[in-house]
Amino acid sequence: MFPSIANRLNRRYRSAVILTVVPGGILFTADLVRQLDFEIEMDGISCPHTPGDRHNNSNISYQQNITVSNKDVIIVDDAIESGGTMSRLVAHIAEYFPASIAVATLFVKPHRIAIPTEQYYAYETATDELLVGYGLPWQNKFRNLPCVKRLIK
Ligand SMILES: O=P(O)(O)OC[C@H]1O[C@H](OP(=O)(O)OP(=O)(O)O)[C@H](O)[C@@H]1O
Ligand code: HPA
Repeated sequence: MFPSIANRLNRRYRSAVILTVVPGGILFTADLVRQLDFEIEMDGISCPHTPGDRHNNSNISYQQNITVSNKDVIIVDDAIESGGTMSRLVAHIAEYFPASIAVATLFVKPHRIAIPTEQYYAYETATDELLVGYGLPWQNKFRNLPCVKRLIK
């Protein structure tokens, strides 16, 4: 389904911790990890976000079921819009002394800030318009739509 991302990750890694940004990144993670041929461990992190909010200051909740110290970490989420959430998550995980941090997302949007880390994404959208489905919510609904649709209010 996402051969470009999976192939690049398969070439790059021998093992990694897949750190899913929950709940939005769960569906993408589920499909992505089944295309990875290296050894993975899995954990979760969350930083609840309101669509359209460019300054997500919500609490970061990191499950920490496994250690990331000296391991390669890939943070997996559905979308990067402003980049604010992912920047904070990368900075947070860096405090746990991983060997490296990369970010893999299904979508990136055009007005995102630069995130100083390896990045893998499947699609760059033409605009910042809101999407729903495949993990992406509108008012916490529609995450379970099996495909991604543009939100028309
Ligand atoms: O780049 P940003 O502007 O910070 O936005 C990105 C965040 O928004 C999405 O969260 P979502 O709206 O799916 O909510 P969730 O965190 O509850 O999954 C996505 O999963 C990121 O976590
Ligand atoms: O397109 C989106 N939809 C829902 N939530 C989001 N958070 C960032 N981008 C989006």
